[in-house]
Amino acid sequence: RFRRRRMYKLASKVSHPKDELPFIGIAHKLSGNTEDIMTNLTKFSYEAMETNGVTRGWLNHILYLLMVNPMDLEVVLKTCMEKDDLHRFIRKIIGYGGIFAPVPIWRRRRKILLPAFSPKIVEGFVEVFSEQSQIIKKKLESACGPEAFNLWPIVSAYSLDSVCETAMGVKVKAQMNSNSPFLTCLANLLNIICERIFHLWLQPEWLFRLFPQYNEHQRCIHTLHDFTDEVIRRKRDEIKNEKQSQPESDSQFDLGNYKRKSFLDLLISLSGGENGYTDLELREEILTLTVAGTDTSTVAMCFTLVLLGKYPEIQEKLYQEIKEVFGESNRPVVIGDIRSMKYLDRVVKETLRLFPPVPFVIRKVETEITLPSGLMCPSGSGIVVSIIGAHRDPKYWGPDAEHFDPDRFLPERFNLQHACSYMPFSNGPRNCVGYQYALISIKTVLTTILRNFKVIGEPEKGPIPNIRLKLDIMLKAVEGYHVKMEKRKTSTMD
Ligand code: HEM
Repeated sequence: RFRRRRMYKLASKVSHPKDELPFIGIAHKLSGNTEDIMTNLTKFSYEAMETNGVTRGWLNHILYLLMVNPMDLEVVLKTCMEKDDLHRFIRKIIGYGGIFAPVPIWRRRRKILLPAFSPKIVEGFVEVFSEQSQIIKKKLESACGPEAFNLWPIVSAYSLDSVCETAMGVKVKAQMNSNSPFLTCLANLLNIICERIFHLWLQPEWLFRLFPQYNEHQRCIHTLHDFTDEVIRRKRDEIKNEKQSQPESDSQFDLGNYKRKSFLDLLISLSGGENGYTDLELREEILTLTVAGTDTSTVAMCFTLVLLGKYPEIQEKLYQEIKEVFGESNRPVVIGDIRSMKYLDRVVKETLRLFPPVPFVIRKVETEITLPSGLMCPSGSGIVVSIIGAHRDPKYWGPDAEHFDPDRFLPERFNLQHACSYMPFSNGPRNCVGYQYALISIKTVLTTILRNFKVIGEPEKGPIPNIRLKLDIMLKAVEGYHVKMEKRKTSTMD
C-alpha cells in the first residue's frame, strides 16, 4: 500500500459505484454471465455521465477508470498507447500482431500495415464483397419463409470468407460449409478467451490447463496456425517460382486463380520482401486481421438487419434509395453505389452509434497523466474507454440519445461537437485501420440483401430498440439475431 499510495490517493478522488466492496472492488459485478457483465459496465457508463464523465472500479488490486467524457478520451487515446494486460489471452492466437502488441512492436507493424489499407486498395475489394454477397443471397433464399432464423451463422460465414479472401487470398468457403474448421475454431477460441478474461480462475496458465477448455483451446490454435502457415508457405513458393496462381487442388482452401493482391502479398512487399517479415510475423499479422475483421463486421451487419426488421418504415426508405440506384438492373454492387447511398450511410452510422461492436477499449496508463477535466490518472491504472457511453450521452446526443434515428446524421442536423463523442472505430493513432474496409463490406452485403429480401422482425413499439445485450469480447445480442425474410419480387437474378 505504501508503494502504491499515490494510486490510492488519486483513486479516492474519483466517484465509485455504490456496490464497490473492500478488497475485491467491483470484481463481483464482473463475474456473472456475459449479459450481467454488459449490464454492469453499461450501468457504470451511465454513472460516469452523472459524475464528471468518470467512475472508478477496483478489480481486486488493479484500478480501472471508466470514462465517457470525449475531451478526456481524446487525450487518453492519443497518449496511452499501451493495451491492457487482459489482452494477453488473445495473444495466444495472434502473438504480437498489431492490435494488442506492445507499443514498440506495434509502431513498426502499424507503419507497414497502413499503406495496405489505403482507400485505393480497400475500394478494390468491393469486387470480393460483391461476389461473396451473391453466396449469402443464395443462403438466404433457402432460409426465406414463415419461420424466423438466426442471421449470425450466415452473416459470420460471409465475413470470414471475405476477410480470408482479402487477407490471405484464399477461399475458405465457410459459407458453403458451415462446419469449416477455420470458422468453428475461430468461434470456439473467441468464446474460451472471453471466459478467461472474465473468470479469474481460468487466468493462471497452470490452473487453466486443468480445465476441459484447455484442450479445445490448444486444438483450435493449432488448426488456425497450421492453416495460416500453409497459406504463407504456398505464397512464398509462389513468389519464388514467379507464378501468379496455382491449380485448384485442395478441398479445404484453394489459391485458385487469384490475381488480386491480398493483404498477405502487400505485407510481404511492404515489409521488404524476402528481408521483411518472417513467416511468424506474417502469421501474426494475417491472423490479427482475421480476428479483428470478422466478428466486428458481423455484429454490425446483424444489428443493422435486426433494426431494419424492427423499424419497417426505415427499411422501406432504404429500399427506395437502393431502387433508385439500381432500378431493375441486376448488376453487382460497385464502389460508386456505396458512395452514392447517403441514407444507407446514415442507417449504418446510427447502428454503430447505438450498438458499437467494440463497446469498450482498455488502455494502460504508464505515466501519470492529467486530463482536460482535471482528472489525474495514476500510472499503473487502466482506462476503460466507454465508446457506448460516449455514444449515448444525452449531453452530446440530446434527450433522444437512446432513439434509433438515422436522420440524426443528416448534415443539417448533425453537429458533432467532439470527435470522441462518435467513435465506433476508436480514435487517435491506434484507431481501427480497417474502418473503410469494414464500411464497404457492410454496405455491400446490406445492399445485396435488401435489394433481394424484405427483413421482417418483431416491430418495435417505440423509438428505443429493445435488445438484450451481452459482452462477448464484442457487443452481441443475447438472443441472437432472429428475423424472417421475404423474397422481393424485383429480386436480382444470378
Ligand atoms: C464494424 C467493424 C469494425 C469495428 C467496429 C472495429 C473497431 C475497432 C476498434 C474499436 C479498434 C480498437 C482501437 C483502439 O484500441 O483504440 C480496432 C482496431 C483494429 N481494427 Fe477494427 N473494427 C472493425 C473492423 C475491422 C476490420 C474489417 C479490420 C481489418 C480487416 C480491422 C482491423 C483492425 C486492426 C488491425 C486494429 C488494430 C489497430 C492498431 O492497434 O493499430 N477492423 N477496431
